[in-house]
Amino acid sequence: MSDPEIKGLLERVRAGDVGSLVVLAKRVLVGEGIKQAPPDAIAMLEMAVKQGAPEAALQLSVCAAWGVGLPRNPQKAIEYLVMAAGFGSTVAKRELALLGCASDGAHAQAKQPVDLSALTTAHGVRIVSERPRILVVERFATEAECAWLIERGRPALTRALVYRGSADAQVAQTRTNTEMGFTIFHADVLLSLLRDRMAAVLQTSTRFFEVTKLLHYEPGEQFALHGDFLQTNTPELAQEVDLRGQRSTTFLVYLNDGFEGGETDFPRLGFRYKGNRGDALVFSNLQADGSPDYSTVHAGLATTRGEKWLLSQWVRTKPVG
Ligand SMILES: O=C(O)CCC(=O)C(=O)O
Ligand SMILES: [Fe+2]
Repeated sequence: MSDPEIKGLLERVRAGDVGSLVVLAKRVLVGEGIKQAPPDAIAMLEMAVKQGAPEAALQLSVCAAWGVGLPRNPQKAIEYLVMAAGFGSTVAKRELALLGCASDGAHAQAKQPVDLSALTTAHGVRIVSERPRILVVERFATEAECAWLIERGRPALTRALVYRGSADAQVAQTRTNTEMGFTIFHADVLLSLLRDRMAAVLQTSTRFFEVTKLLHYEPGEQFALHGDFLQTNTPELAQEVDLRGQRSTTFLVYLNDGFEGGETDFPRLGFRYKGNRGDALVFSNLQADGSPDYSTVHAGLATTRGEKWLLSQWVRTKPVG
C-alpha cells in the first residue's frame, strides 16, 4: 500500500468509518505498507467490535485461534465467532455449525467451555509402510469440512510454484496446477483445529507446520515427480534448511471424489494412493539420519476426468517462525 493510500485510509478512520478501521487493523497486524504492531491491530479490531463490525470479530477469531497478536486460545476464538454471528455474519454462523457449536453462545451463558477434543483427535491411523513411514487415515476430515476448505480457498487460487536452484519459488512446467496458502487472512478457526488433528496423528506440534496449502488440479494438470525434502545443493537452500529445518513429513488430505486418475504415485515404492473425500495420506521424506529419502519421490498424477482438490501440509524439523 502506498503512502497516499495509507493517508486516505487514516482519514476515513478518523472520520469514523469502521470498515476502514478493520482494513487498517489488518495492515497493522502484518505490517503491510505501515509499521507492524500486532497489539495495536488487536486494539483497533476490539474497537471495531464495539461498533458491531462482524469482520473485526471474525478476524479476532482467527487471531485467537492461531495465536497471532493474541495468545493462542481456541475457546476465545469461538467466543469471537459467536460475536460475529450475533452481528449477522453468516460465515461465522456456518463455521460455528461446522464446529458443533451453537451460534447463540449458549455454552458461554452456561459458563462452559466448548469440548474441542473430538475436533482435534483422529481415529483409524493405518500404517502402510514402516520404512519409509507411510500412514493412511480414512475419514480424517468430514465431508462438510472438506467442502468448507474448498469454498474458503477457491477464490485465492494462483499458479503453483516450484523451488529450484534458489530460495525463490518459480513457475515450472513440472507443476501446472493451482494452489493457495491459508495465511492469516485466509485461515479460520476450523483449519487451526484441523492442524491440531494432523499434529495429533504425527504426535508433534503445529509449530513445525508450514502454511497449509490448498491444491487444485483441472483435468490434465499435474505435479510431476518430486521429493518434498529440500535440496541443499545451493548455498541459499542449504542456509534455508539450516535456519528453518528440513521438510520431514507431508500430510495430504483428499477433499473431493469423482475424478479419474489423479493418484499420488510413488514409483520407486510401487505404491499409488487415491483417497476418498476426507481421507489422509501421510509420509516421511527423510531417512533416520535426517538426510533426504529419495525412495519417497512422488507425483500428483494428472486427472483424466474431473477436478481434484487436496490439502497439503508440509512439516519441518524446526519450528516455523
Ligand atoms: O497432488 C498430489 O497427489 C501430490 C501433492 C504433493 O506431492 C505435495 O503437496 O507435496
Ligand atoms: Fe509432494
